[in-house]
Amino acid sequence: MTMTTGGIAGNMAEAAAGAVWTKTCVALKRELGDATFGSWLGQAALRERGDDVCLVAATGVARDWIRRHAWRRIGELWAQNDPMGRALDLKSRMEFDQAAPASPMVTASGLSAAVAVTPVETGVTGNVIEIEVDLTAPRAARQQGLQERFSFDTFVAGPANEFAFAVARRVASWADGHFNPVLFHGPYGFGKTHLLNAMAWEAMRTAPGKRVVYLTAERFTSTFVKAVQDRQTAAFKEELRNADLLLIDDVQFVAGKTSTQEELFHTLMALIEDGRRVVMTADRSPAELSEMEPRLRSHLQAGLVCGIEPADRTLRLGILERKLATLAGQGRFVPSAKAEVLEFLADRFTDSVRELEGALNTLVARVGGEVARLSLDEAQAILRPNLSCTEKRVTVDQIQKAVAEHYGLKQADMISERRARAVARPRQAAMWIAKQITTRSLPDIGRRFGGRDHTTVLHAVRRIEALKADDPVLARDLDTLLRKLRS
Ligand SMILES: Nc1ncnc2c1ncn2[C@@H]1O[C@H](COP(=O)(O)OP(=O)(O)OP(=O)(O)O)[C@@H](O)[C@H]1O
Repeated sequence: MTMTTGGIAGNMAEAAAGAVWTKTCVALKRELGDATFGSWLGQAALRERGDDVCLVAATGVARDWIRRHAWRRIGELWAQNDPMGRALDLKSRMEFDQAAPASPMVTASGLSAAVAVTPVETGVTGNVIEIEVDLTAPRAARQQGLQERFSFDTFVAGPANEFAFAVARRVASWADGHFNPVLFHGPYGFGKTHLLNAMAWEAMRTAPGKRVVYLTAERFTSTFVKAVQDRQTAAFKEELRNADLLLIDDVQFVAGKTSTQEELFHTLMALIEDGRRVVMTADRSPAELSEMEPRLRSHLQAGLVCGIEPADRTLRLGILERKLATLAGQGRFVPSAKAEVLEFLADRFTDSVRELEGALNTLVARVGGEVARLSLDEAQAILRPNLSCTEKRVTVDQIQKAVAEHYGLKQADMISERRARAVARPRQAAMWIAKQITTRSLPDIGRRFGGRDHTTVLHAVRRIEALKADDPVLARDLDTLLRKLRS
């Protein structure tokens, strides 16, 4: 939507709103300074719907900042400048768009940039002032899956992902870089989409005039197929090749799809030759993308290939704390939980951060602010349905086999009397795992480990608990084993 002031006689009301906003911006820019204004209000747009006038912030975060730091002043300036005395509302793009009728803005190929806006023009020269040129409408950002909660601020970094995090920040800041394309790869649920979304938001915030396109490989495929059917491939190519930064999520999806791979390959080549940035994610390394066309695969490898590892225990705890703070902010309660509860979540939900978050959400949904007082037993009782499906599947026998194999032992060592540490420690680890992911009681586990007493099992569980806090190798071994057994 383009809103103009002056020069368009047929749309006086719109022009007047634009003129009021322009005057308001001139004063705001002077008072806040260029940098602050540009960061928080630079992408805000004035929208009219019927008689209502709304300032639409690019994100929920920007909306909250404006509300806290500038809204009162905006209200004063607006009231001073608006002869019609209209009320001005404030919403994020997503909120505004949710209430919007279907956007008429569909581009020729049906594909559009997530958000490509020119900043608010606040100059007083020129009698036609562009408030916003939104090539896509915010609805498109949502349709393409850009999520506001996936920002750099909400991403927790640790050894498993800090290189990827640093690379993502650098690319999103439009810093000069030698690596193009960048490929992030890692197992599902460990933050690839989060990182890509955060890059899109940050890149748009730091360079509002640049064109940032985010899409999943699935959407790339379906849009390409439709463009071929509709004989619109030229428009499709044009849309993508105009991107300053192209972000493609889950690129493994195109593997095995001959013409889509071909198109993606040519898109990459065109963008890279033109000095445009390309970032992609995949669920495995290029070398493992066996169904991918070799030429495309080699181009994925040609830039920077950056692995994201499964989050380790410390990172899982960090993520839990950050999520708890966010949930507490939304529910207005104190962000705290007992360490034993957080540790239990971090140890039990290792398969992906998605499941870890899900477990915390379940607790907060059930008890709200009382989560701070929740005991381990109560938390386990609430989460029992989440755990039971995994518990039923894994047997002590499978655990013993997996642990023995991991440490290069025989299953018989798990039940033997051998006390050498090389055997005793894996045996204790196996007991600990059995306690974590089966419903067996301590005596029952003891019986399956060569008829040992339940106090031996309890000692093993406590010993492993204590050791893994200080021994990253053991913690990683346990993570790997838990994931393997549950998968
Ligand atoms: N390091 C992290 N900090 C904060 N949240 C995270 C982190 N890693 C993952 N998450 C959260 O975990 C959830 C899953 O992450 P995401 O969707 O980005 O995973 P993914 O690797 O793209 O998985 P998939 O391959 O299934 O798409 C999201 O809610 C995301 O916010």
